[in-house]
Amino acid sequence: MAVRAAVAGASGYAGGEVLRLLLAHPEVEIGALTGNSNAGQRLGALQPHLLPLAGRVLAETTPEALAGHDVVFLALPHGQSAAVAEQLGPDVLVIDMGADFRLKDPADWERFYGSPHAGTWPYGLPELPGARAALEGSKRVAVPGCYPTAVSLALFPAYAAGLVGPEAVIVAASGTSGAGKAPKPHLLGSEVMGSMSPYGVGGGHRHTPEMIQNLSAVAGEPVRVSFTPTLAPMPRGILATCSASAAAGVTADSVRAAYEKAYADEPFVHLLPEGQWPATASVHGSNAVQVQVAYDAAVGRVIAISAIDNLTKGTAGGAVQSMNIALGLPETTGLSTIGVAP
Ligand SMILES: NC(=O)C1=CN([C@@H]2O[C@H](COP(=O)(O)OP(=O)(O)OC[C@H]3O[C@@H](n4cnc5c(N)ncnc54)[C@H](OP(=O)(O)O)[C@@H]3O)[C@@H](O)[C@H]2O)C=CC1
Ligand SMILES: CC(=O)N[C@@H](CCC(=O)OP(=O)(O)O)C(=O)O
Repeated sequence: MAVRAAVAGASGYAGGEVLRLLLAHPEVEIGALTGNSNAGQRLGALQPHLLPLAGRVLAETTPEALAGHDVVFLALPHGQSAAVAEQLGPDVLVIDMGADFRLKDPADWERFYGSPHAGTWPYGLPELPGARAALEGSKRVAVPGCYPTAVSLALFPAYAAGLVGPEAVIVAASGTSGAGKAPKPHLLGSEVMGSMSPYGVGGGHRHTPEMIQNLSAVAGEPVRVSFTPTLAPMPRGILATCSASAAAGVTADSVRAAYEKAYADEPFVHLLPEGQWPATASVHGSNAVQVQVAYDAAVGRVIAISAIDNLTKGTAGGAVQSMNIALGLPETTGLSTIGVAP
C-alpha cells in the first residue's frame, strides 16, 4: 500500500523540492498540500515546474488538513513546526525541515533563535555515525540545516579518525534559494547578480551551534567552529571549504585513507578521485555530495571541501532519505545521484 504524504509549506522552496522528489518516489502518494498566505491558490501558479500537481489547491495549514497521512513534511519557517507537530498523532511520521528540533542544548537554541526550545528529534543526516540507528522506526525526524549538512560531511571523517585539532575554519558559499522565497531586499537581483558577499560573520550564524554539535559528537571532545557564510549569484548549491590543523604524524596518505574508509559504502557521498574538486554544478538537483580532501603540508592543515544542492541533499533529499530509513524502505528509493549539467 502506498505511503500517503502531506506537505505543509508546499508553496515555498523546500516544500516545492520535496514535492518534486516525492512525485518520483515509487512508494509515495501525495496527499494534502498546505500554505499560509498562498492558501487557496493553485499549486500550478506557485510551483509551475511541478506539472502533475498543477491543478491542486493549497489548503490552510491546520491539523485537520494534515490528518489522515502516514508522513507529514513540515517545510515551514523556524519556530512554526512545533505547534503543528504537537497536533499530529504519535503514529504519524513527522519530518521537520526547519530548525526547531535539531539542537540538543536549549541554551544554544535560545541564543540563536530567540524563543523557547521545542525539543530534540533524531537527526536526519544518516551518514553521521549512529544516525541511521536513531532514524530506523522513528516517528519524528529533524532534517539538518543546509550548511551543517555540507560542513559535517566534509569534516566528520577527519574528526572520526583523530586527524585534526579542535578548531575548524569554514567558509561556505550558498545559492540564494537557501534564504527562502519570501522577498528580502538583500536578495534583489540587482544586489546578488555578479557579486558575492559574506553575512553572519564572527560567529553569528545560527548554523554554527549545529556544526559544533555534529563535529563534537564525532570528535568526542568540544570542537570550536569559525563559520563564514557567503551568498553566491546562483539559485542553488553550497560549496563548503573547511580546514583544521593536522594532528602530529598526519600525512596526505593517512588523510586520504580515512576519507576512503568513511565513504566506501555511502550511496550519496562521492569522494572524488585525487586532483578533482567539488563543484556545485555537478550536484544540481541531485542528492549527491561531492567531497575532496587534501593535506597542506606547508601550514600543517587538512582542507576538506564539499558541494551539495542546498534544496536536495541540503533539505528535501535529506528528508526523503531519512523518511526511507524511518519507514524501513531502501534508503535510496526515489532519490537520484544524477545531476543536471551544464
Ligand atoms: N531553502 C533552503 O535551502 C532550505 C530551507 N530549509 C528550511 O525549510 C523551511 C522552509 O524554507 P523555505 O522553503 O526556504 O522557505 P520559503 O519562504 O520558500 O517557504 C516558506 C513556507 O512556509 C509557509 N509559511 C510561512 N509562514 C507561515 C506560518 N506562519 N505558518 C505556516 N506556514 C507558513 C509559506 O506559505 P505561503 O507561501 O503560503 O505564505 C511557505 O510555504 C525553513 O525552516 C528552512 O529553514 C532547510 C534547509 C534548506
Ligand atoms: C543563503 C541563505 O540565506 N541561507 C540560509 C540557510 C538556509 C538553510 O537551509 O538553513 P535552515 O534550514 O536552517 O533554514 C541562511 O543563511 O540563513
